[in-house]
Amino acid sequence: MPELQVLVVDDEPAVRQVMAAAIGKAGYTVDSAASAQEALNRLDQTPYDVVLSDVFMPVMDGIELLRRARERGHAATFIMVTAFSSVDSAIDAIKAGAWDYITKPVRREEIVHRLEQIEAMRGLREENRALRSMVLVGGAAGQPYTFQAQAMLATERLISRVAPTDSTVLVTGESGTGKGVTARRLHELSARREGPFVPVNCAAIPDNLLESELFGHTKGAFTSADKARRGLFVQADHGTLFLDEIGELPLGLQTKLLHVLEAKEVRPLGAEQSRKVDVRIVAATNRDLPAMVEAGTFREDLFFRLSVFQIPMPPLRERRADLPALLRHLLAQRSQPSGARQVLGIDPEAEDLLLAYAWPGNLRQLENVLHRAAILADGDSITVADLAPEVVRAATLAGAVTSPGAAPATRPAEAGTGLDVADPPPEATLRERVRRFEIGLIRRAIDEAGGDRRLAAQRLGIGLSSLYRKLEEDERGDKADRLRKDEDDPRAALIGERPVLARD
Ligand SMILES: Nc1ncnc2c1ncn2[C@@H]1O[C@H](COP(=O)(O)OP(=O)(O)OP(=O)(O)O)[C@@H](O)[C@H]1O
Repeated sequence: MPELQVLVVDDEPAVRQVMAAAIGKAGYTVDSAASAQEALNRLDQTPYDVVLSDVFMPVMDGIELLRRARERGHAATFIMVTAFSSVDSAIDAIKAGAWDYITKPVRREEIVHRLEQIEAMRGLREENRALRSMVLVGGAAGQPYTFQAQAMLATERLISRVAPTDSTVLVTGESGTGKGVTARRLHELSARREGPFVPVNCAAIPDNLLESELFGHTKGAFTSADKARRGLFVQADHGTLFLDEIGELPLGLQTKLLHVLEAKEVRPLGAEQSRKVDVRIVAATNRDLPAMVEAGTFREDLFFRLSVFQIPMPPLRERRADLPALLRHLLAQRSQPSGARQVLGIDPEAEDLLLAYAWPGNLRQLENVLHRAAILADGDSITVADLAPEVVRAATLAGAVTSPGAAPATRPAEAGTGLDVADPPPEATLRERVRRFEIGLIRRAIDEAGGDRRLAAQRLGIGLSSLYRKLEEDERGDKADRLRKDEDDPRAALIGERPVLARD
């Protein structure tokens, strides 16, 4: 199915019409402009993929059009059309950055052939982009562990059944249960696996930018739009768009999203025309969407549209049967990529505490606790002293630990607060101490809100995107700290390189 949006530019109405008709008949979306100036105006409005332009036109010729289009940041591929006698000027156009030229009289098959070539080229570019993002995400997340616990077998069955279909999927579950990992697996087990997987965290992008991030915009559509942008829907064409934290989507955008899902087309902000897209949607949330529908904060029709097929991710506490094997899997994953010191085992006492803990933060918390413990461990085994305070504290409260190994959990500054601020390094600056204190408050508020980050942000009186930014900054800072301690770890060089958002 052809996907290019083409602009034909020619001052002769008959030529313009014939070319536009041929392109339209081949199934491409096509517009036309009678002058170079009109073409520039249209390019400012719509992110065309291809411009097919006559070279000789009064006032502004095709080469000048190309030059000005590039100056304005338009990336459209240019094909020049010229009389046979003036091939020299076409060659000038190529030097100025045109992709190719064709001579008049123009044959329909020749135009279509060129457009097919451009389409194939574009496909390759998208594939490369998808591969690049796969390497980044795969590298960060490692190989997923396949759960065998009873609660998870039903989930695994749902995943394998729905993945090969094109059905929209809603993945629900507490924070850290692996909703993002499941979304990626759905993509990789589908026929779209060669296409792009584009994740977007609806809560992490400020409301006023979300619309243009998702649907794109034309140049000048708003004050800071200094060039046109395709948007994540178009970027995910022929692939999967993962709308994480869908419960945070503002009502106005819910209406627009519903329209895109129904019409399967997007209209960038400021554009006059819509563009067809072929995107599979996987959405995820840790919110209670039916309750939000009741409360009028989530559109019922969008909820029904998204929840055609739901996959509930069980919390870690319901997959306990797999915990011992999962601990080993995560430790093995951790030691592989860096080649850093390997921690091979876990002391039985430490393992008992890990197995007994409730894991309110699910897999993410488990990963973090293991990561920290593996760095702190002196020998080749993790001991109770290496475990995070909250794990030891829980065991202490339950009476499982009475030994001095529990000391880190009972430091007065931490007791009862859950804040990891008792012992900042002596060289820590005031700013660093404040940051640690702040992040401790944020994490505690999230815990107290049962993982609901929006509620936590509300209670703290800060915006949701600020809350996400601070968590991300902290994760980056933490990771840098940890890797600095692990001097040989080559990942230290990669800090800050992991993208927060998929970008054009
Ligand atoms: N099956 C799995 N095997 C190994 N690690 C996993 C698995 N599932 C999740 N994880 C790890 O747990 C962490 C949380 O996973 P993920 O981000 O997918 O959860 P989530 O439910 O989307 O979280 P949130 O709601 O907070 O965005 C990630 O670091 C991920 O690598």
